[in-house]
Amino acid sequence: MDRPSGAQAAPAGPYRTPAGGATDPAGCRRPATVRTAAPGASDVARTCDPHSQTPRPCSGHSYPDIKPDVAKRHASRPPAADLPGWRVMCCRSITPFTPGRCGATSRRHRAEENPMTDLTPELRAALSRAVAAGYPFALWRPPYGEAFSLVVGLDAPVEVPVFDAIPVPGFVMAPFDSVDGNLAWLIPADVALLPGGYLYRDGITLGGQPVTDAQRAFAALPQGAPVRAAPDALPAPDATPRAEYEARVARAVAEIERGGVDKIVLSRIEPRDLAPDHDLADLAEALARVHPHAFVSLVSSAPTGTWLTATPEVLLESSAGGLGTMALAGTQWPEAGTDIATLTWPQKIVDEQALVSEFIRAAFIEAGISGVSETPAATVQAANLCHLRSDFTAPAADPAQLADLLRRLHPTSAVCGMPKAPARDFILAEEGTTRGFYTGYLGPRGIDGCTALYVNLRSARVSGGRIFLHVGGGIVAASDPALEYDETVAKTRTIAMVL
Ligand SMILES: C=C(O[C@@H]1C=C(C(=O)O)C=C[C@H]1O)C(=O)O
Repeated sequence: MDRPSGAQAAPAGPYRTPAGGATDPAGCRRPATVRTAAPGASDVARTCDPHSQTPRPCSGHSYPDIKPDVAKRHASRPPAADLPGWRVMCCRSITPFTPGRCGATSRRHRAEENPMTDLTPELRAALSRAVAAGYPFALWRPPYGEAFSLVVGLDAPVEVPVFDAIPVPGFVMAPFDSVDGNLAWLIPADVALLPGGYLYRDGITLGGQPVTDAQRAFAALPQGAPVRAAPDALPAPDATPRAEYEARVARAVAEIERGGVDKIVLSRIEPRDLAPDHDLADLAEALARVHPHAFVSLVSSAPTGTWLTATPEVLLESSAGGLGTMALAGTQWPEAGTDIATLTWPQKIVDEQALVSEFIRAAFIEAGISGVSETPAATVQAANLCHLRSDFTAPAADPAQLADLLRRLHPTSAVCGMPKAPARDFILAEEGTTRGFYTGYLGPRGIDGCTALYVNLRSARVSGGRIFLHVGGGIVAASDPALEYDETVAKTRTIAMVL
């Protein structure tokens, strides 16, 4: 059950707190001994102005200590400040995330024209034409962008390398567990309705005029019916009961205590019924309205199924302006209206987020990408939740380097665990293949000069009248099973609040 909104002492997160834990001004329970004096990610987050747009070098910043056993295991990886050519930034506004020019079109739109917070009648018509004809489609709204875009594929989706020498523009979606992290299903942008108007694909370019009969015929397709997902052929999973999830968390903690793995991200599924008169376009629009920070999408194709997403997590953005990713970890769910600058984080969460940053640093180094800038971790808000986040940006890279980086990043330790291989094995043993595309990635590829891949979380699969909410969280040695379950309940609200 959701925590009642009037509750006084909300847990800071799913971590065991020592006796004597206090309640901070946000109503979040925290350990009595939260480190505030030591230089660490949370301290920097508190002393920086989160709204400053200007990057400035950070003097004297160092990373928080990590657990001695973890430090030993990863001793070969130097801290960011010691890496040659690595810049540790301070006080860059980390919301919104704008490493290159991804999303620039719709953000520009907001500045120059009246805000378009809703789906336009033109988009609704195009979407219902795609649904009526059974075409695969992807509808999305970038974070802080106010305009939706739509691509419709006129043929069946194909599996392609995302970063490739000859990138067909479209929308890609990859599952959590894949043989090659650079492989994803592509819905080609055969017909695209972007903030600037209709475009039609001719090979790898998009032009203003239809070039095929199918593109010409698109405008004449019937429209007007509500957007619904036909029941798909995937199994309809049962809800994961609290006791079962808590037992799973306890097994993960035992596995971590045995050694060999530091963090395992577990998840569960919560099925619900959609209203008989639902319209998925309305749900996507409502998600975009209530979650301006999020990448909101509605994607439907035979190999992926139909997914509604409102994710705060960038996996990899790339454009001629540069590339970027983020380390997002740690979750609190403070009372509505809480000033997030007042939130404090237990050392365990600071450590957990530092592990994700360490994983990303290693991925950049192993992919041979240099000139990376990194921000210290800062508190960011994602719907009813708060996370710790560091941003990583780098100069533009070639497709081979990007493919290499994507293979190393996906799935990140934020959604799989660390080290990756034993964490993944544990997840597959406990959850089977029920994740599907949850904690995979999705996003526009080669649209307006940009590929923007997001982690598919705060998401749900829709099949007929049923919606399956997927929610999870990172388990570390100090995790408390009951609070871990509560965290997943808080995470269901991102999508559930519009149902
Ligand atoms: C796994 C999820 O979220 C991830 C796990 C987090 C955590 O462990 O605190 C925080 C953000 C995400 O990277 C989810 O939302 O389902």
